[in-house]
Amino acid sequence: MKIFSAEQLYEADRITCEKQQISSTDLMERAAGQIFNWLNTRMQGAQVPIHIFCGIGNNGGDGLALGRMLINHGYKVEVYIANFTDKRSKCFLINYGRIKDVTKNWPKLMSGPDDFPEIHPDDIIVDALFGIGLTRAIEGWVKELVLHLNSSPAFKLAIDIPSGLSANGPVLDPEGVVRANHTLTFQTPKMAFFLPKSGQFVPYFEALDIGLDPQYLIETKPMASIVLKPEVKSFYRQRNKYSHKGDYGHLLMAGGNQGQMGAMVLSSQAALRTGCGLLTVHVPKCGLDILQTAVPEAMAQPDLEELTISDIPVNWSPTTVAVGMGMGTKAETAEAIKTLFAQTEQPMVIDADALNLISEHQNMFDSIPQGSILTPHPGELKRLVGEWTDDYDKIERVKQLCEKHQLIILVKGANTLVIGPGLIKINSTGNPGMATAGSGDVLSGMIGSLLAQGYEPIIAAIMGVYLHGSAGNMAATELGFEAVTASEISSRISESFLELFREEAPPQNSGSKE
Ligand SMILES: NC(=O)C1=CN([C@@H]2O[C@H](COP(=O)(O)OP(=O)(O)OC[C@H]3O[C@@H](n4cnc5c(N)ncnc54)[C@H](OP(=O)(O)O)[C@@H]3O)[C@@H](O)[C@H]2O)[C@@H](O)CC1
Ligand SMILES: [K+]
Repeated sequence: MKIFSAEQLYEADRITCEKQQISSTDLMERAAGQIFNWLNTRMQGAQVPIHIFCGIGNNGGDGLALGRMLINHGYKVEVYIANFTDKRSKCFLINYGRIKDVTKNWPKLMSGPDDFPEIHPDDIIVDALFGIGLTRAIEGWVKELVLHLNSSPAFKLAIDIPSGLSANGPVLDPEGVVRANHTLTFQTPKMAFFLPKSGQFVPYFEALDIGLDPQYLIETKPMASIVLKPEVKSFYRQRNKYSHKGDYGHLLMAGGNQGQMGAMVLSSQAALRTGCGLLTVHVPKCGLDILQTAVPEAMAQPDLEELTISDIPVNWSPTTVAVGMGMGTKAETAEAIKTLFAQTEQPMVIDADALNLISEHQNMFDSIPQGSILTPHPGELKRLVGEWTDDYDKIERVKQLCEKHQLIILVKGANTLVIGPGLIKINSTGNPGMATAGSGDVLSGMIGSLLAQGYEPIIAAIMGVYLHGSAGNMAATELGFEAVTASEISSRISESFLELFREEAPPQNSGSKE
C-alpha cells in the first residue's frame, strides 16, 4: 500500500476532480459520506451525543458535511467551529451553508475557552479541526481547545489525521495534538502514522476509499509503501522437487566473542530455520563447542584467536556472509572486517559490532560490498549516521548513506523501515514484545539466509523483516508480550512462512494498523 505526501494527495484530489468531472465539494461529499457510513454502520441510530469540532479549512468542511448527514439521519449532533480567523475554504463555506439548511441548531462559533462545551464521558468527539493542511503548531486558545478535548475520556474520532499532526513532517508540538482513539483517513495512510514520534498519536486507523483517480495512484511514485502479506507472498520462491542443499546457498556467519556466543547461536538457528542449504559459523575458538552443541546442523570454522575474531577466511567462496553478531570491537576484529570487505564482492548482512566498527572507522564505508544490508538497532544507527533532530531527519540521513554507498539500511522500530536507494518500505508486522535481547540476531540470521538462497538483497531485507515480525506476532499471541524471547521468535519462523499461504478471511478493516 502506497503512502503519498500531502502535496501528492492535493494533486490526486485535483486530477480526480478534473478527470471525473466533479467539483471538490462533490469529492468532499464522497469523503464525508464514507465517514458517515462507517459511523452509521456501528451506531445504528444510537442517540449518543456526537460533538463535531470543525476548523475553517476543508477538514472542517468534512466535519460540516458529516454533521449534516448525521442530522439528516436523526442523530444527536452538535457542531462547533473554531472561529480563530475570518479565513475560510470554499468547500467549508458551501457546507456551512448546507448544514444551516437542514437544522435550526446551527453550528456554534467558538472564539475562546468560554465557548468550550462540556463533554460527557460517554459522548463521541469528532475531530475535524485540521487535516493535511496544517502548516504550523496549533497555538493560543485553539491549542487550549485541543487540551480540553484531550482531557475528556470521550471516544475521539479523527477525520483524515489527528489535528496537530503533519501528514509528512515532524511533530511540531506534541501537546497540541488531538489524542484520537481512532482515525479515519482518506484513501491512503499518511507517513506520520508509522514513525515513532507521530505514530503514537495514531493507535488505530482505517483508510477509506474515496475514489481518487486510480491511474494517479498507480503511476505516482509514493514517498514510501507499506509491506503487506500479498507482496511478501509474491516474493516467495517455491522449492524445486529435485533440488538439493547446494541449491539453497552456503551462508558464512561470523561473530561471537567470550560471553556473547548466544548471539551467534540465535543467528545460526534462525538462518537454518529460514532455509539456507548450508551454514558455516566462524567463531573464536572458545565458541566452538558452544556452537557445535547448540547448532549441530552448522559447520564451525574456528578463528585463530581463543577469545576474539581476528581473521575471517573466505577463500572457499561462501554464497554470502552475515557478520557482526556479538563480535566485540577489538582492533584485530576491525582488521578482520576490513580484510573481509576487501575480499568480498557479493552483498552481505552487516550487524551489531561490525556496524560499531564501521562507525569508528568511517573509511570502511567505501569498501562495503554494494547492495549489503545493514541492520543496526537505534543506538548503532545513531553511531552510523549521527544524532538526528526528528524522524524525518533520521530518514534523510539514512537515505543519503544508502544512495552514497548503494546500501540497504534498516531503521528498526514499531514499524521497521527498509531503506534502499530510491525506496522506503514500511513493515507492517511486529509488536512491542519483540523489543528483547537477541531479537536482532534472529533477524540478521533470517536475512542472511534469504540472501544466501539467492533472493535479491532488497527482497531478502523486506521478507526477512516481515517474517521476523510475523513470527514475533505469533509468539506474542501465544505467550503475551513479556514472555516473548528471541528463541521464541526463532521457533516460530516456520509458522511465519506457513502463515503466508493461509487463506484470508474477507477484509473488514482495509487499513487497520493492527
Ligand atoms: N486532498 C484530498 O484528497 C481530500 C481532502 N479532503 C480534506 O481536506 C483536508 C485538507 O484541507 P485543507 O487543505 O483546507 O487543510 P486543513 O487542514 O483543513 O486546514 C488548513 C487551514 O488551516 C490553516 N492552518 C494550518 N495550520 C494552522 C495552525 N496551526 N493554526 C491555525 N491555522 C492553521 C491554514 O491557514 P494557512 O496555513 O494558509 O495560514 C488553512 O486555512 C484533508 O485533510 C481532508 O480532511 C477531503 O475533503 C477530500 C479529499
Ligand atoms: K482532523
